[in-house]
Amino acid sequence: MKLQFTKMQGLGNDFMVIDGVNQQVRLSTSTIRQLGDRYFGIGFDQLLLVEPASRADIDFSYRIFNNDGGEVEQCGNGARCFARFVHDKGLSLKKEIAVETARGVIYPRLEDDGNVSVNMGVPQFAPQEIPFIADSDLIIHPLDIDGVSFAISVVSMGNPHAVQVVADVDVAPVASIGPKIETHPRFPAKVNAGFMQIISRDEIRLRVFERAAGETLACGTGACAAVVAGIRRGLLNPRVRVHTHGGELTIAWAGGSAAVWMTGPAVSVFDGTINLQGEEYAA
Ligand SMILES: N[C@@H](CCC[C@H](N)C(=O)O)C(=O)O
Repeated sequence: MKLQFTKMQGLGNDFMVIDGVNQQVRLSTSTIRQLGDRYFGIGFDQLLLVEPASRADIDFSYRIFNNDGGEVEQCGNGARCFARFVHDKGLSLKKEIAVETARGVIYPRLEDDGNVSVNMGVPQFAPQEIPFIADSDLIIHPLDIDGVSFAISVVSMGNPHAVQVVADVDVAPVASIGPKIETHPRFPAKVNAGFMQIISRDEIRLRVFERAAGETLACGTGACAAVVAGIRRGLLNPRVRVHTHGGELTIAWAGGSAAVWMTGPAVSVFDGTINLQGEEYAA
């Protein structure tokens, strides 16, 4: 059976996007892992599956898989690519759509300048929402790694994030400490580890060691989580430019129960077709 897909990227965070509205798609964990392999497959950080919504007031359902085959709750750069995909492929003529994810509804909007803005929902901080093992709901938690205490803020943007402030992201221990935070026993579902350098109250630099995917060129939910953490710590203004290795995002949050807004690019790279065998199919 043949499966059509589009390769997309948002700030270099790259995706295999599949239309599951017009194709019947069933992919096993091991097939997703194989497709995600940059040498033996197509190569991507996440696979995004567009499916019909389960309710009349929602336009689509959005499923996200890391390149290890595991399904996750949310993906910010993917949300912008999702909106660009459904529009460019004629699945929706709307400029603003409602999309259900594993953890709530998000609202992407195509802007006239080509960017996509997304209402990413309200951030959560309670330890059980992350999930994070802690006695109390603090803005900064000490996290012990090999006898060294790291000051982290925990944020759920649907998916879990641990954010720390560093002096210089270029020399931050992303590769060595990132995996230790990701798999720390106080994060039962693992976590995305963000390293944020504050440039000014309106501008940060950010690197994220993503859960399962490793360090990516950018992480949209990581950018939302970092800005929210910085605002809660009193370090940032409500609207912040986030510089990543893959480019720039704007994140806005008014605090409290306000939703986080993310604005940035979403780009199609190429369309392709693959053959699937056995139990996997697209029809
Ligand atoms: N790249 C994404 C986040 C993808 C999921 C993440 N690795 C997780 O496991 O939660 C983004 O742009 O937000």
